[in-house]
Amino acid sequence: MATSTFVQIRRDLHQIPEPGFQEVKTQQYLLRYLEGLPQDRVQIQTWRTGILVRIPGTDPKRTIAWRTDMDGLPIAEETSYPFRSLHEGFMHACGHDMHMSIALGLVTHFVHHPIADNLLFLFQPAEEGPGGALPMMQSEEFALWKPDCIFALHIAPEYPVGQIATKPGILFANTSELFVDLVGKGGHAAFPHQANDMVVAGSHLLTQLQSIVSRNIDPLDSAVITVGKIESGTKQNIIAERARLEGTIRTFSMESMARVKSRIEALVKGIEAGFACTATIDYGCGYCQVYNEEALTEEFMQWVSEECPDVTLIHCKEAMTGEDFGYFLSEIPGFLFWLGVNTPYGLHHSKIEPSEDAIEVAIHLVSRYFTKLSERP
Ligand SMILES: CC(=O)N[C@@H](CCC[C@H](N)C(=O)O)C(=O)O
Repeated sequence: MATSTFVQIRRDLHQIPEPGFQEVKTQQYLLRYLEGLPQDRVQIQTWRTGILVRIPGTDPKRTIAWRTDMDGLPIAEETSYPFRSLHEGFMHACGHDMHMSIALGLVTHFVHHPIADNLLFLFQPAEEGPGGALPMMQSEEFALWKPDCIFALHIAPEYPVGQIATKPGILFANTSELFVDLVGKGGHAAFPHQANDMVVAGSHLLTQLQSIVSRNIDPLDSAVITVGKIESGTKQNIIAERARLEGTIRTFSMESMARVKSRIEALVKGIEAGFACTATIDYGCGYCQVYNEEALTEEFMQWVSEECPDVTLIHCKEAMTGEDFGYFLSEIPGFLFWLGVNTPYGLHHSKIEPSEDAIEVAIHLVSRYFTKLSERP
């Protein structure tokens, strides 16, 4: 079967994953495609490595926005694809290549099928960090075309193609990155009494961090502390002078986020005292929760159940994922939904191969939904 335009676009984008705010080739690729569309139908602004595309409506009452993220992850790809990443050590392992091709599919649809309302498409950099949504929202470019409602999707490996999932209210957690640097005294492996070993100090801290969720957080609330990376030492017979722990914190309430951070600070102080080292904590970037506006989400869910026989809707639970799309939703009504892509490997896995059939499902569903929204008085 011939590869559709948007599947081919997804494959092209898959080959050029770039980290946040360095999506230079990605931006060029997207611009090249957008410049090939009838230019009397689209208005384009760039913002850093992102793009804003406006399609003026025929009789606008509002501006409806769709947002896609753009960045890749520092993961060495292990898929079976013939179109694997050309950027060694980087991969689109969170579906942003799928998200971008769906967004271009929607732009293309509406360029050829105008609706009454204005449409705004946001190609937003740096979702994986340090976060492009908030600065994009604060930009002059965004202020010029500020939307009245905003929507997005995220691929979901666990659902089959043709299924989507969402819920009103909180969908994704509040997040904060976590970086802890410990500095002690290095030395010879045979003379530990003359050194302060940061491999041991870092290991103690890692173990102690595990007690925060189980001992300090209300069991009826939820929190996650994941340390995804530890760096320490240079050789097996050298005592390490430094250790660095890198992680992320997830909570549903801001009270729990504050509690987790204060417990981390107390434990790190204890490590400083106990291991005669100095420590610094950096919380990197943090995102606010993704909160789906209730009325719009309920109405969408009802519409999908009643009028989209080709799509199965799941009323899902909230997840500990983070998304800076939450910032848009903190000011503009809208929602995010999961799009089933049927792959045994999860998000951020080096072997994830989302089903490309989901691209067409999403374009078809969202174009119908926006057309329906636009018919509202
Ligand atoms: C959808 C998704 O996977 N998002 C990321 C967002 C990460 C934000 C930040 N770098 C952090 O780690 O806190 C996620 O990991 O949930």
